[in-house]
Amino acid sequence: MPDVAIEVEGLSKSFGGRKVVDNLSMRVMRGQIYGFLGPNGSGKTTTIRILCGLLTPDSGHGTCLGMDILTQARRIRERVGYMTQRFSLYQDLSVRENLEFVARVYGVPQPEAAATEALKRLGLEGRGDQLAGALSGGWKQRLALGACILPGPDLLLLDEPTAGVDPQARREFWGQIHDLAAEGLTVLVSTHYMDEAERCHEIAYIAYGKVLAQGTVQNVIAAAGLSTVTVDVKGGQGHEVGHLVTQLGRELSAQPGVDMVAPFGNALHVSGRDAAALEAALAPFRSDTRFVIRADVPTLEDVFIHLMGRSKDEMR
Ligand SMILES: Nc1ncnc2c1ncn2[C@@H]1O[C@H](COP(=O)(O)OP(=O)(O)OP(=O)(O)O)[C@@H](O)[C@H]1O
Repeated sequence: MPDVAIEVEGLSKSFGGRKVVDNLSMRVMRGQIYGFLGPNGSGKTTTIRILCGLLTPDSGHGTCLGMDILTQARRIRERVGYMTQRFSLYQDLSVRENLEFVARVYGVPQPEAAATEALKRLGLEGRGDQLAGALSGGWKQRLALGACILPGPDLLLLDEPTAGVDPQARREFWGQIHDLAAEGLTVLVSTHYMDEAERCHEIAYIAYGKVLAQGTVQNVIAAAGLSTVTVDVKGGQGHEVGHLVTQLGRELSAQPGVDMVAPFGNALHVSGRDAAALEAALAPFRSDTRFVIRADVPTLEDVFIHLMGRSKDEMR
């Protein structure tokens, strides 16, 4: 098994003359959890489908699990577990029946024993007889993951696996993903949740089909070169403070040097790429006792919103 699980270069794909994946290159090491982030419609699903040989790119080349994505698509698919955005198991079969069915379709030896093993591994033992359709969102995702890993793949492609799932179920799901990665499984996962991005070994931020940032979370934050301050708004009661927050946000947004303003309760996160220009914009407010301005570290969310704004400007 090669140490590099995915290595692709210059992938492009258009639909109806519109480029949805644009010169995309990436590399994922075996046993890594690699996160795909980016706005809706930015080409994440299309890229995932190219990687597992379900779609052919218009240009570009590369390997997945050491096999050529252009010529060995069928063999790649045999080694990949793909969890799509839609629940694709049978709602009117029980949890156990679904797992046994998947085991049979994939030719897993002793399907019944394999299903029992999967139930155990996923903490689904007590739910074997329950209809899949009656499971809550979190349990459905767990079952879908179980079905994906049952044939023993080397790579998991998870397309927004936890969308709409509550925080505790998401946390448990991520615990399982980490356990699987520790066993040597490579995981490529798309998500819109920042906390999940932070749980990946590496991430790629994709917008309009292009990779705008790639690397560890720390690298991505540092590479954005953002300066961020938090302005705590004091004084006044209830909605008065809220009004002041909104007003200050508007004034700051209009200043050169301020790229982004976001309210968090009675505070504002203010970011910009030019630290001196950002400070110049804030200077007039420093003497106002209603505002406490302190340097802060940019969050991944600050960085993503900033990248999204920039890519929108570039598209205009
Ligand atoms: N088979 C297809 N035919 C035509 N257009 C398509 C096809 N598949 C995807 N698209 C379009 O390509 C664009 C990228 O879609 P894709 O599903 O890859 O984005 P995404 O980043 O996964 O989005 P989301 O976060 O919403 O899942 C979208 O505008 C989508 O409508």
